[in-house]
Amino acid sequence: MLWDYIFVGGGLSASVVSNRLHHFNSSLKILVIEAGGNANNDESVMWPNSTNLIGGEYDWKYKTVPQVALNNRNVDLPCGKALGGGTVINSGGWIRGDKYDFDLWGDLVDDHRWSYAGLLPYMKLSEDCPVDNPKEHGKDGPLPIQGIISTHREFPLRNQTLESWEAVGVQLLPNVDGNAGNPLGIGDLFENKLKGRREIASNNFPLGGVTVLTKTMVAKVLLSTPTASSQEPEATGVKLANGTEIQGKEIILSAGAIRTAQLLMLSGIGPADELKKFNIPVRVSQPDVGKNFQDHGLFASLWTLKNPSAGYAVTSPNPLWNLPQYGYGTPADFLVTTSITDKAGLAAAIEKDEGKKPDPKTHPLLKTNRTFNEHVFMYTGTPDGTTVTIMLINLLPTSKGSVTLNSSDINDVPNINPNYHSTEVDKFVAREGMRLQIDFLSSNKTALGRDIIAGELGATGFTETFTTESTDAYIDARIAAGLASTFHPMGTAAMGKVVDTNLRVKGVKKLRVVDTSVFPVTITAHLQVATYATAYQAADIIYSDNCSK
Ligand SMILES: Cc1cc2nc3c(=O)[nH]c(=O)nc-3n(C[C@H](O)[C@H](O)[C@H](O)COP(=O)(O)OP(=O)(O)OC[C@H]3O[C@@H](n4cnc5c(N)ncnc54)[C@H](O)[C@@H]3O)c2cc1C
Repeated sequence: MLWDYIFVGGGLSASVVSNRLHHFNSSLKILVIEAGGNANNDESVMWPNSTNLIGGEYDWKYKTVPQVALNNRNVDLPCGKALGGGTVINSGGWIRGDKYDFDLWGDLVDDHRWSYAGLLPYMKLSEDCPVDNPKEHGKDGPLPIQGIISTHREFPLRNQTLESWEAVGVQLLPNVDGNAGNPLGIGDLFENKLKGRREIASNNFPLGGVTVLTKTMVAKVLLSTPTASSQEPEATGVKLANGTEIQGKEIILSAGAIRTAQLLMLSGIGPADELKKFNIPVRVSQPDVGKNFQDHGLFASLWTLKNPSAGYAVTSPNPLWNLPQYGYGTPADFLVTTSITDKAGLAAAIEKDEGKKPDPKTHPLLKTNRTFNEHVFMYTGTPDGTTVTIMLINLLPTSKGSVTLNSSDINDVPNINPNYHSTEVDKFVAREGMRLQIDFLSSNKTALGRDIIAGELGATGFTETFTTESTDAYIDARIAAGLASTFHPMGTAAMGKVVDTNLRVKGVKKLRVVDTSVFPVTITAHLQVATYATAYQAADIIYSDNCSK
């Protein structure tokens, strides 16, 4: 059999692209090869309280290499291992991000299909969104989106939370909507769920008519040998880990930012020095494969309630928590996104990293109010119901890491190095975010600080807790000890460097990448929305490329 398209990895991106290609032409012979199983009807992953998610059978359970700036800790980096990929175990947060990032992407690759205006039609096509704003939102897409407002969840501290955010200078967004291009402010928390039920990409983009192999690992892409008339190799198929070879007219790598980079390198496409270490013949020298790797760091802290018997925590006996809608998703009133207010401090951190004073008019981190931090105040905490949690997510890391090989065998997990907080800017941004949270939860300025929160619980190994008096050194130490992953690997086959704007791997015919590897700029949001939109657009590009031949 000669397949028209072979997808390597059957995750979020492959589900969308293969479904769309089949929709365009049902006679296409499409094969999706997925290393994990099929969880489409597995009730053990369907609900927010499921226990088969992170650490379960559909998680690769990756760990990073020791992170130098985080006390050399190996950080857990779960990734979906199933048809539907990350959507089988993810939290479902539906967060579009900042128009600015997409415009930067479009400008960087000089192709405005990848700008916000270029991707917006696909963002709208994918969603069935409760917000009435046809300019920004779709209502007919395959992915149902629920918000806190649309599911009628009125959490017990909603008013105090809103008032407290406003008291520390964060504004409520128009329509409480952070998914309309400008996320900076207080927005509703949207989730890709239907009354709490998980939406798996391979269910919402059904794969009927597409042939799917699960529990099958691809080891590498097969490339033609160069001839006198053509030096540029062509992808002709894939080799499975069990040695079987399968032939295809076009191969699409959608194995996620970690494995796609590994597969490219194992196929002889990557940095020559890296391939030579493992005696892999260099077919196409591509120095940027595996570089530019990024993830968002996440830091959570627990805060003790003054009066736990008031029933604010999910695990308290408050009967509110037994109403069905309160089990639909993340128990939080808002998703709050902030920039940096101390621009002089940011400029000083940039100067330390870059060795020269940045020009505030032209420097990409200073010339406009970028999205830097996300804050989610949640009604969950310790099981005894005495605490609540706040998460800080650093959405615009300037640290860059890498994915490099550990061996020439696909079964060996590559070296995963997000290089968290290796820059002064990242440390500065985390500090500013943490100080804002401390003010929000424990200062006299806010309703929460005055009436609700007694103080921070603290962390193992520290005698102090977070207070408005905390020093930079203390905040840095806490973050180094506690920073975790947000599970957003991206950037290892960046557009403009490794792939062109039609997602074709440079220097190889008939080989493309469609997944979060291709993001050439940091997407300052959880990655689903951008990934769905990228995959939608990819399907249009691939189909029209091949139709026009
Ligand atoms: C725990 C967790 C929580 C998350 N929460 C959110 C959230 O709330 N909101 C949000 O927007 N995003 C979230 N994400 C991120 C989001 O799910 C991912 O960004 C997205 O799934 C990436 O899509 P992808 O197509 O690039 O890769 P994936 O969806 O990861 O798909 C890659 C697929 O390739 C397969 N594969 C890999 N190697 C091979 C091989 N050699 N052979 C065959 N198959 C292979 C994998 O098993 C996987 O199924 C979360 C992710 C995780 C893991």
